[in-house]
Amino acid sequence: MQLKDASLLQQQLYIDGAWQAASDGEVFAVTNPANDQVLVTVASATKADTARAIEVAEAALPAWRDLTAKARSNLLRNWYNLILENIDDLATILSAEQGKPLAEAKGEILYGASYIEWFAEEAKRVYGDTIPGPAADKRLVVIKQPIGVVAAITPWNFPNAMITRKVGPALAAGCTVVVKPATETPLSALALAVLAEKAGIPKGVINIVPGKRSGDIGGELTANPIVKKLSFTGSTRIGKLLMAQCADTIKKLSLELGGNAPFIVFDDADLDAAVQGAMIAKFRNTGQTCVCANRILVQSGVYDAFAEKLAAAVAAMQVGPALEGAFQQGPLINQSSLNKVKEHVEDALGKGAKVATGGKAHARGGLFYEPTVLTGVTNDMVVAKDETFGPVAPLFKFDTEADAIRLANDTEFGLAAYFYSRDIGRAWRVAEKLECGMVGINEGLISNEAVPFGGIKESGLGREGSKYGIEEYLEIKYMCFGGI
Ligand SMILES: NC(=O)C1=CN([C@@H]2O[C@H](COP(=O)(O)OP(=O)(O)OC[C@H]3O[C@@H](n4cnc5c(N)ncnc54)[C@H](OP(=O)(O)O)[C@@H]3O)[C@@H](O)[C@H]2O)C=CC1
Ligand SMILES: O=C(O)CCCC(=O)O
Repeated sequence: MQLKDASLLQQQLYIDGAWQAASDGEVFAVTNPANDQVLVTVASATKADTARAIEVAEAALPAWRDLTAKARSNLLRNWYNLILENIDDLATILSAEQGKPLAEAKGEILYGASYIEWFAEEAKRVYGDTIPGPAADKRLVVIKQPIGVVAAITPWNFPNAMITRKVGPALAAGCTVVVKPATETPLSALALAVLAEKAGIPKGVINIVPGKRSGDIGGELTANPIVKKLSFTGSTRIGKLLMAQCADTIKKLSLELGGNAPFIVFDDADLDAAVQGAMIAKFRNTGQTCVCANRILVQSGVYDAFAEKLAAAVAAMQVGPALEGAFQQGPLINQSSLNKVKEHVEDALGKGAKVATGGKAHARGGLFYEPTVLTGVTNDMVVAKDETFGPVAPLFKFDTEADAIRLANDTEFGLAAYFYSRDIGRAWRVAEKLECGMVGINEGLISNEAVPFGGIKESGLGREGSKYGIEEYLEIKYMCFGGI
């Protein structure tokens, strides 16, 4: 890996502003999913290391909380500027450990940085309220205060942006943090810490504890009473486990979990726009995002035409290792992800679906899979219920608007949904009836720092980004002044 600034590639825990080995000396290997080669080994935090990081974050809290909002904002702005100055190195590190194409990795660095910039601005806008009350001799006031020490557990699919989307608002609010990045992708997290330190963010405010013993680290983050808030992005299974573990100490929770997003194409859609939207909504990050279209529902009148256009666009995508060319699709993150993709496709084909393009492991071997379009997909197939998290577009057929809504909502998940229609009445009706936190209407890319990202049902709790995102890191205090 060629970097302009080699100091961005760190291999140790970052606690109290110091780089250190794990207390028992354990390390784990970080590999490049494009070729299975070990990039580096990284210190693997223990439960004791995690407990120490939490204590350090607690010690750093009073001074950080007591800075003016403007001072915290300026430090966040410094961090944002440094991230942009180092975009090439950060993207290289990200692509190397995660596999996404370099252009997409640069896009993620900009996207991740946008949360730091946004919350640098929001830090100064944490307003309270005065309430006209029922008694003449009382004055009722509401203020907002930082919740305290925050734990963040983040996934491998966005190794940079899922950290900045949590740490940005936490720091802006006046909280300190302990971050546990995914085992597959700790290097982007550690590089962010290098830049945070350079930006002047005081020691102890951000602590990073990568480690392969995620149960031990997560156990400490959820049981330790010093931690007042957990923000997690990952699978619904682990989200439920962490929620249960947080019950004993009644921590505030943000959970951004799995999805099963429907992408609906109505007969009156602009088909070329719908194909373009589906390419983004389905194949961004090689199909590995929680907002990826998982089920493409196409009305019968345009089914064949849409399938043909989508298959042609998908077949034209280039697949390959991020650091070796300008590809549009990378490898899956690991063997179990690849196995899941294969199982979903085999199950669908076994039950009568047909391959329009792709449908098998890519000739490059390793963790590469051909971008795939399946037709004739029905609700009894595994792809209808389970998040594939890979480059497979299954096309379901429906007849009426009511059928589309029923099918779309027939899932325990409720994160994102998309639909294409040129009928304004239908656009309002369908958008209101879809059971989810976010809807793309004639749009396949809905994420940005200014909007509330999050889901309902088993897709999670809380919102990230936007003016709402900082509220997750604040407590409300009501004060009653009597005897006026
Ligand atoms: N909502 C989303 O964006 C994401 C959804 N997913 C979905 O989940 C599936 C599985 O992906 P996977 O990576 O296994 O997701 P996980 O939920 O297992 O991992 C997400 C994060 O949680 C950590 N973690 C895992 N187990 C524990 C634990 N017991 N206590 C504390 N932290 C823990 C992981 O650490 P470690 O890496 O060390 O295991 C990682 O940092 C995907 O195929 C996809 O369907 C996955 C990632 C993101
Ligand atoms: O959980 C994910 O998949 C990451 C969020 C994707 C996005 O921000 O668009």
